[in-house]
Amino acid sequence: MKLLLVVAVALIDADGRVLIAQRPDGKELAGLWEFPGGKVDLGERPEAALIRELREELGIEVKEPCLAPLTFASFAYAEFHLLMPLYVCRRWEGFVEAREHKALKWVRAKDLRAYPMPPADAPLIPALIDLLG
Ligand SMILES: Nc1nc2c([nH]c(=O)n2[C@H]2C[C@H](O)[C@@H](COP(=O)(O)OP(=O)(O)OP(=O)(O)O)O2)c(=O)[nH]1
Ligand SMILES: [Mg+2]
Repeated sequence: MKLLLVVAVALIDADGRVLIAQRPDGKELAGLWEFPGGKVDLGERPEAALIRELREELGIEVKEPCLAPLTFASFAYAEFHLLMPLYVCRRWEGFVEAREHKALKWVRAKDLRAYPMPPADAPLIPALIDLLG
């Protein structure tokens, strides 16, 4: 079994909405809506990986103390087992832009189920609804 460590974030705006991002065409799970983030490189700290991914994918700067762990996904894909900590972040510098995704959307936690997400993500939604209503 290959274990894959991916870090992801629920960015929360001043209205209490969550940012989701649509995976680009040509990648696995294309078109599905996900939490921004990505794979942790060998020897990289998870929080550093997430800060790097948010810079690359969204063009924002996040400081490590602004990342709070919320929950995690553990899901058996055919090729690997995904372990994905989900952090919450309410403070960052800059304005989000889709540098690698097809689209970005700010949505209410209770509306997340309207957006097709990777199967690993469904169990994360209740924690966000608990947190944000
Ligand atoms: N970022 C992210 N990845 C997720 C989520 N749910 C989920 O199953 N995944 C899976 C999809 C991928 O198999 C893996 C993350 O891959 P990725 O393609 O985003 O990785 P990356 O940003 O490092 O991109 P790359 O350099 O490998 O192209 O985790 C999610 O909510 N967010
Ligand atoms: Mg990614």
